[in-house]
Amino acid sequence: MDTLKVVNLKARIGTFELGPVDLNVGKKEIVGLIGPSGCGKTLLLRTIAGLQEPVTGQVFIDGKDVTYLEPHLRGLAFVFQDNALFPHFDTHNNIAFPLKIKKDPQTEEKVQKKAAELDGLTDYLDRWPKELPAGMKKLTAIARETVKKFNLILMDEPFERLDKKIRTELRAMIKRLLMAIGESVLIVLNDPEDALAITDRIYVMKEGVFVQSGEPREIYTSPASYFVMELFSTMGINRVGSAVFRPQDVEIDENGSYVTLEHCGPYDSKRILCNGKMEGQEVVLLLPVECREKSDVKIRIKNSFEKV
Ligand SMILES: Nc1ncnc2c1ncn2[C@@H]1O[C@H](COP(=O)(O)OP(=O)(O)OP(=O)(O)O)[C@@H](O)[C@H]1O
Repeated sequence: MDTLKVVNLKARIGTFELGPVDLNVGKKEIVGLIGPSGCGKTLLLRTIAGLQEPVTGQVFIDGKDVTYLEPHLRGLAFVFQDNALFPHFDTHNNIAFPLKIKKDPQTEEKVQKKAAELDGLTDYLDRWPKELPAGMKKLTAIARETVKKFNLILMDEPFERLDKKIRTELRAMIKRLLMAIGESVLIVLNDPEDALAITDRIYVMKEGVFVQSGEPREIYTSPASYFVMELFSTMGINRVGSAVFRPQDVEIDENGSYVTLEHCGPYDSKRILCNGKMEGQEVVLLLPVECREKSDVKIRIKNSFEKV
């Protein structure tokens, strides 16, 4: 049985309409929601959590219809984009909060155990939220939500507004953490690299509906539309004639199109990233490392879309 099942769900906020969407998260699966800013990801998460009433459709958690159940009865751990920490509580009391409400006699042990699980959080238990580095704020929010009993983690864009170095560290930390917790996760992400690093499966959203879903690697290599390709173009996009394609969408082919190479730099152990010219247009291509000494190559474009 799926941990989360969303059926034909529609919701509305202001003039924005979400859905209809269908979605599922399996047991212990990490599922990503990815799409540009304003496409409705947060609204979908809030509707699943019961913080927004749907127009139509149903939400099932562990097989139970929770569509009209109060948020705190749904068994969810919801990590908000801004963490929503209590500013007047230190880290310890933020984490302890859900246990204290329930007068849990093991509050102290559970807080200590949870902090120890989360890389280095134990050293910050007496700090106020405003004194915490960005990564520790996020870990405190995750600790507070997962210290209680829950069935599903909902996480809204954990890496937003973080600089590159903290982002990379936090990404590895959150992936380890989610795998260690071993529960089902639905996570909103804006960056395809985060989706590739963290998730088992993703849904790509555009203007309130899903336009593609599947394993992130499969979507990255075979986007179904120009929109998805652009979203997953971490190295930019080439425009030649009427074709639009990414640097990684080419392969060497003796019967292919002629490209002069101007400058190549390392990408990974097998590939190099080259600047070149094709039909008079500047292009960037990801090529096999053997092309390093060449001044020209012939290539075939594997995936391309018409210019829009
Ligand atoms: N309180 C509100 N009143 C009116 N419209 C709203 C409100 N909150 C959000 N919206 C609109 O609803 C749409 C969906 O917003 P939502 O926050 O779900 O998008 P998102 O994909 O999560 O974006 P982001 O990645 O920037 O967080 C947006 O167009 C937004 O402008």
